[in-house]
Amino acid sequence: MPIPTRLPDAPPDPLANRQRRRLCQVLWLLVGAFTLVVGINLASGAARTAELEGLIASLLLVALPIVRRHFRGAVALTAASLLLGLIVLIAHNQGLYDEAVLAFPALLLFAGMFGSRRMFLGLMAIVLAAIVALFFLHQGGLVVSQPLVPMDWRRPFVIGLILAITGLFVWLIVGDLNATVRQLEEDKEALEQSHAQIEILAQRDSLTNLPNRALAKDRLTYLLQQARRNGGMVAVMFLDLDNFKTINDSLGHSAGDALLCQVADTLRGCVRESDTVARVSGDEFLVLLGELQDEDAIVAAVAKLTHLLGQAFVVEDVDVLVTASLGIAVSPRDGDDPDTLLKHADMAMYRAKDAGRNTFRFFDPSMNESVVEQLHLAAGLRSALGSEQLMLHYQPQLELASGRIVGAEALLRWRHPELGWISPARFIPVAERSGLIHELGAWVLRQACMDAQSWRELGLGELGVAVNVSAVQFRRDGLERHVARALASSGLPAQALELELTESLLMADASHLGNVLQRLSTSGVQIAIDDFGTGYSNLGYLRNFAVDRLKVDQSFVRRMTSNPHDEGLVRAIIEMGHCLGLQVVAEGVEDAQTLARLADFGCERGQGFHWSPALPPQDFIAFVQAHQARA
Ligand SMILES: Nc1nc2c(ncn2[C@@H]2O[C@H](COP(=O)(O)O[C@H]3[C@@H](O)[C@H](n4cnc5c(=O)[nH]c(N)nc54)O[C@@H]3COP(=O)(O)O)[C@@H](O)[C@H]2O)c(=O)[nH]1
Repeated sequence: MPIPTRLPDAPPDPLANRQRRRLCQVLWLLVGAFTLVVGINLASGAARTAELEGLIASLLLVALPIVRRHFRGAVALTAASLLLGLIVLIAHNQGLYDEAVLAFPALLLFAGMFGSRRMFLGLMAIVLAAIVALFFLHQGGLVVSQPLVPMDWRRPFVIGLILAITGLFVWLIVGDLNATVRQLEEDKEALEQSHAQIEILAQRDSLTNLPNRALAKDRLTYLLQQARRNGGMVAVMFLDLDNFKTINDSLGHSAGDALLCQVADTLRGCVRESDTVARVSGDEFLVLLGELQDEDAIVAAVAKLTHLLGQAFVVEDVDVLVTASLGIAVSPRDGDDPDTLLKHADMAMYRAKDAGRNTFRFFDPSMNESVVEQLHLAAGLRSALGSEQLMLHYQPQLELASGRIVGAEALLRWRHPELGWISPARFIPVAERSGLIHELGAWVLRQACMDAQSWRELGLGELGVAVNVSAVQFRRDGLERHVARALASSGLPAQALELELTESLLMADASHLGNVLQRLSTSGVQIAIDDFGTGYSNLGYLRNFAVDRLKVDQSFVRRMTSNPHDEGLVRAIIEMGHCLGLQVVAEGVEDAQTLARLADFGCERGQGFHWSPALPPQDFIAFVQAHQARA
């Protein structure tokens, strides 16, 4: 495409188009006016004047067709024709007595409307110079200027015509100015509307229309200022839905969105107008309560919230049960600025999650210290991975009827170079929170399968190995892959591997878990429910999942000989397990009396200090060999 050597005079915008249209109108008007005065002058015998006026009208006609392409050229031609024409007309007729002098202001208006500032000032200077020149020409007798006496009818007509054209120019300018102002106002309104829209987008969550984190923070700042003035407390609640990912994965994202909207409505319905419910990310909500007199009011609000959330939501015709973990920080006790309160509520929420979900926790200052400790532990754990600091110990599991060792539970041990032995009860939650559990869990699976296969190769018999699997490992895809790799690389038969899951996991991740367990079970891997009796004990879930064994929680087993209630509970669990076709393993067997009671109740397996604590691999092998030698 050829590059244009000359840019068009007028920019192609609506304002420029309007200017062009206006100039054409003005030119036609002037041509019309000059034609009229040409006719009048011809009729009254002023042929010379008519000729001059005709010349001006012709020049104006020349300017008309070039308006579109050469706007500035057309303006310049018009202004020059009018200026020269008027000066000659004035000089030729009555000099400064001539009515055509009145047309100078109209000419200046024309230049102001269409020309540049330079053109306007130039014309002004020329007009003033022409007036001065005409005066001196008259004084010097070079031009004879005499007022026409008596006055005839042409004079008021021409003056009227000039004033009418000048008035029309003013009217057009004012009209254009008003139109521009109106346009500016419309633009301003549109701009304000888009600002408001942008503000809404910047402060609201687009799915639920709840305030987002930024607006929630502003509102919290306001509530805190109010509380400082009037007294009272402000509660910041961090609420995280426990099983949202499962719902999203199983019912689809549109169902997940619908559920979030329903949860948002429910939360909004729980609080007062002056309180705030905000959505801060996927399944995380903030509830801000102001003007509270005591903590009882907060507890009452939490109770109301959890009660309403506990009712089934209907999403795409499916009843969905929702639970939430809540962390609460209260001002001024837990902080008096938004950032601190939000951080503390967040920490408390994680504590609620650690405590098994579907519960709430108030912030307490020890959480702050433990966060620092946890950061240290996470850093240490990261460097411990792949080193000899981490190892597996094995606690024997026995068949109660025969007294045979049938396998072992693999329990992870960490010997920190400075802190010494650290309990898995302390570092597993840290690994879960930091995401290290995936790497750690995969290593445990590999190592446990390798060790169990080596027992077979040593001739210890077909011992099984039980591995603890965290709920966090289940939530991320990949567990099945890790299991398959561990079995394939060790050569251990799938039937010899047992995965231990906690009971609360069954509640939280129902449908996703059901599918994974079914596939693992089909491959031959055994599934046991750990710490049974401490969770929700929903029998329906047990029936639906591919589970092989229940492990009765050691807290009941340890107390069963001293507490009839615990004994009754252990017995009931064993009977219930049998009704469901499951084997039962008792953990925490510490004495012969407990063992005898368990055997009476028909419990299949047991493990505990009565036989042995968890042992390092070599000690475990020695223990099994000694046990088998005794048998
Ligand atoms: N996700 C993973 N969790 C793991 C792994 N390894 C361990 N853990 C979990 O850590 C928790 C604490 O375990 P630990 O300190 O090893 O305690 C175990 C036993 O030593 C203890 N036990 C066994 N017998 C007795 C007994 O007779 N009395 C008594 N007081 N304690 C006893 O119980 C723990 C076994 O618990 P459980 O897993 O519930 O069978 C614990 O929750 C481990 O699960 C890991 O690799 N991954």
